[in-house]
Amino acid sequence: MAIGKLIVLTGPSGVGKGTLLRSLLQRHPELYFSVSVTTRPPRPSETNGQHYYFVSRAEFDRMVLNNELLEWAEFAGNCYGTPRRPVEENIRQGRWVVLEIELEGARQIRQNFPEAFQIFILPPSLLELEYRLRSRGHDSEESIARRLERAKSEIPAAHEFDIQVVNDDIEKALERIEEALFTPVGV
Ligand SMILES: Nc1nc2c(ncn2[C@@H]2O[C@H](COP(=O)(O)OP(=O)(O)O)[C@@H](O)[C@H]2O)c(=O)[nH]1
Ligand SMILES: Nc1ncnc2c1ncn2[C@@H]1O[C@H](COP(=O)(O)OP(=O)(O)O)[C@@H](O)[C@H]1O
Repeated sequence: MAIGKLIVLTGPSGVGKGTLLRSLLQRHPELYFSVSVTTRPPRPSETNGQHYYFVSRAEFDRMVLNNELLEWAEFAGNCYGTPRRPVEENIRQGRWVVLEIELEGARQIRQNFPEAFQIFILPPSLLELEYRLRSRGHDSEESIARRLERAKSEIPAAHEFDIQVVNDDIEKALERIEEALFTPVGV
């Protein structure tokens, strides 16, 4: 049976990963989105089990100790991780599995799954990134500042990835991702 593949989508917070992913999943319902666990409290728009599994720090630590996470990292004061079992099962069944994760987690995946296809989403500028974080209206000033600081250290790592996509015009960014994922090798 065909073995599926792993696709990693990374980029600074606020760059538009979630927005791009939503469209990608709508256009390609055969893709399987891996729902992460996090200790971050849910935002009003988020549903447990759909956007994240929201867990306590004790539960997160238990999952780490039991080796239930494929990768995990701390980000802006909270922990985030990828549950191992659903990813491994879906890949075994031949599906393409998409992880939307930050840089440290993407590096762990690269170590353990060198065949994963890794995409880095870049903002048109830092100023635009700040604008997007603010206009999204989810985060406190402190959280925005932490995300921007983290972005400054993440962006220089873009070259480590298979492709870099600037999310300026959303439709163009999507087409670039689709082209990279769905163009047969050798074409
Ligand atoms: N390493 C890792 N990072 C994750 C995971 N899930 C989400 N993230 C990343 O954690 C960061 C913060 O996510 P979140 O609090 O939802 O904020 P947002 O991405 O700015 O909306 C983002 O860069 C996510 O891509 C995960 O399972 N593992
Ligand atoms: N190409 C784009 N142009 C303008 N705004 C965008 C674009 N892509 C996303 N956004 C907006 O930027 C904000 C952050 O996007 P989001 O998908 O939440 O980012 P991330 O998941 O990377 O943190 C949202 O308000 C979203 O509507």
